[in-house]
Amino acid sequence: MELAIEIKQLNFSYGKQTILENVNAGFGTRRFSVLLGTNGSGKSTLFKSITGILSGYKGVVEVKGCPIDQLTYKQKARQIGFLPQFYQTVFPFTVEDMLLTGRAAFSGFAPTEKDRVMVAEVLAELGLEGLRKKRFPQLSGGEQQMVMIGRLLMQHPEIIILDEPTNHLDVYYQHFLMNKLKAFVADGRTVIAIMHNPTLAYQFADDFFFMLNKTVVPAANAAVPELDMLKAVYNTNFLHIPHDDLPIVLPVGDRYC
Ligand SMILES: Nc1ncnc2c1ncn2[C@@H]1O[C@H](COP(=O)(O)OP(=O)(O)OP(=O)(O)O)[C@@H](O)[C@H]1O
Repeated sequence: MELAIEIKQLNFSYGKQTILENVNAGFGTRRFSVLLGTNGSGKSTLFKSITGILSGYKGVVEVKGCPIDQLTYKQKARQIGFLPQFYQTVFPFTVEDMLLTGRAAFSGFAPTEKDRVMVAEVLAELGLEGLRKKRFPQLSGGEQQMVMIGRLLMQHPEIIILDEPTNHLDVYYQHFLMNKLKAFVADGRTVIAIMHNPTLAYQFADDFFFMLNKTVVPAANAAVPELDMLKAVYNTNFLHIPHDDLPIVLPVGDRYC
């Protein structure tokens, strides 16, 4: 399988605390990959390393075969769009301004007419037209999350990397977003996401990876939810309830074990 992102022998520590140890993993091009793992297991640290936000790791991260540290700022922006888990704005930007910052790598601080047309298109694509003139810091958590996803789309990257994209979203928008991500992949893009909801992950994604013991373990079989692996990762029992083609994967604690 052609790889969009390949991680080779990645190690990372915060001071004396080792977070990532000998991570080797490949995320396929035009695939929707999901990384599952417990709180504090190193998922965000991994994503920050592979998007170049964190430096100081040992090992190699390649984007379509090219070491990420050899890409220019613009090349990186064209290849990779990253939705972080947390973001804050100091300035009371409008939603339109926030979206335009997604073009910064291409248009600098002088947005073009084309960029403004893109704003309208992205807002329409996400059903957020009503927010255009609103101040970003005054939006609800879910609205902010959708705007940040819009900002990613403004960048039009080939590889979309998201840290808990369904954070703050209501159930409608969770499904809306997962459908969009699936559609991006059908359109030729690559999506790699950290998720905390196994049911959503198994209903929409193609490939599965688990953060376990400071490293990334690929699913042995992506076709069915691996309950043993989920138990090893989360230290709790899971139930798989197939409903037609839809997997429903529930944590059930000590029940049904
Ligand atoms: N800037 C930092 N400095 C020191 N330690 C950090 C820093 N950021 C994260 N850590 C620690 O590194 C570990 C991994 O954190 P990370 O954010 O990668 O976990 P995660 O798997 O993404 O968790 P969650 O699911 O809760 O978001 C945690 O123990 C965390 O406390």
